[in-house]
Amino acid sequence: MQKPSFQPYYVKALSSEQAQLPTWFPSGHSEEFQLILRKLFERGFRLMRKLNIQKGNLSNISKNFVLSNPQIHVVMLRRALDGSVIYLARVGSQVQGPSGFMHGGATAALLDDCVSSAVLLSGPFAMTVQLNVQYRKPVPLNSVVVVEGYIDQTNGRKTIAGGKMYHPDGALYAEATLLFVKPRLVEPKM
Ligand SMILES: CCCCCCCC/C=C\CCCCCCCC(=O)SCCNC(=O)CCNC(=O)[C@H](O)C(C)(C)COP(=O)(O)OP(=O)(O)OC[C@H]1O[C@@H](n2cnc3c(N)ncnc32)[C@H](O)[C@@H]1OP(=O)(O)O
Repeated sequence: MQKPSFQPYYVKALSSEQAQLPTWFPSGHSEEFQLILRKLFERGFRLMRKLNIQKGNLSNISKNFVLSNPQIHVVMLRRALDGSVIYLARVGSQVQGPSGFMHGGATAALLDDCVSSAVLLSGPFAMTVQLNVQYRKPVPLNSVVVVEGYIDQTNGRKTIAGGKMYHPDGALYAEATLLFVKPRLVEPKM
């Protein structure tokens, strides 16, 4: 069997330590892949403990509704290769929409957040003005999801970006296209 090649990612929100993920991430694979994800999660939580970051006080880093949410544990990674951002997230039992499944608004928020991180980390401040989510499969509560956010193109103040949410085995839960706009500079009144 051919071994996958590896590319460094960075655990951005938590530390500048490097983590390892395959370059073909996250493309529907194998026990080996799931093992990597599990190790990565353990590492993320170890780091959080080491830095004394519990979900309750993650707001010290960011008051962001997704990243500080006690029901959504996020390990955030940024791919060195192209600046795309990966969130490894565990969704708790109280993010319920349909019985047993994640609320679609929470799915949208998680996608928006991950893609926004990719946009914010790659350039000037911009805000989401459009978010279009295609829901492909219901996301079970108490499960782990992999979210990927990437930039498609930037044209002046506008950036078109995309996001995908996967089961760790690669099955697609949801995908989104987003438009970001860099706010016009408001001149102070004299
Ligand atoms: C910096 C450091 C970062 C560090 C990062 C650390 C790691 C990351 C950590 C944590 C990540 C957290 C990430 C969370 C973030 C989540 C994202 C959100 O939830 S954002 C909240 C929801 N969005 C809003 O509230 C926007 C509301 N809208 C506005 O305020 C305005 O629309 C604004 C300021 C964005 C633009 O207004 P104007 O007045 O500056 O610009 P105008 O002239 O109206 O539009 C410019 C161009 O854009 C088009 N445009 C505007 N809105 C559009 C729309 N909805 N659809 C299509 N086109 C639109 C217009 O047609 C125009 O295009 P033409 O230049 O004429 O070609």
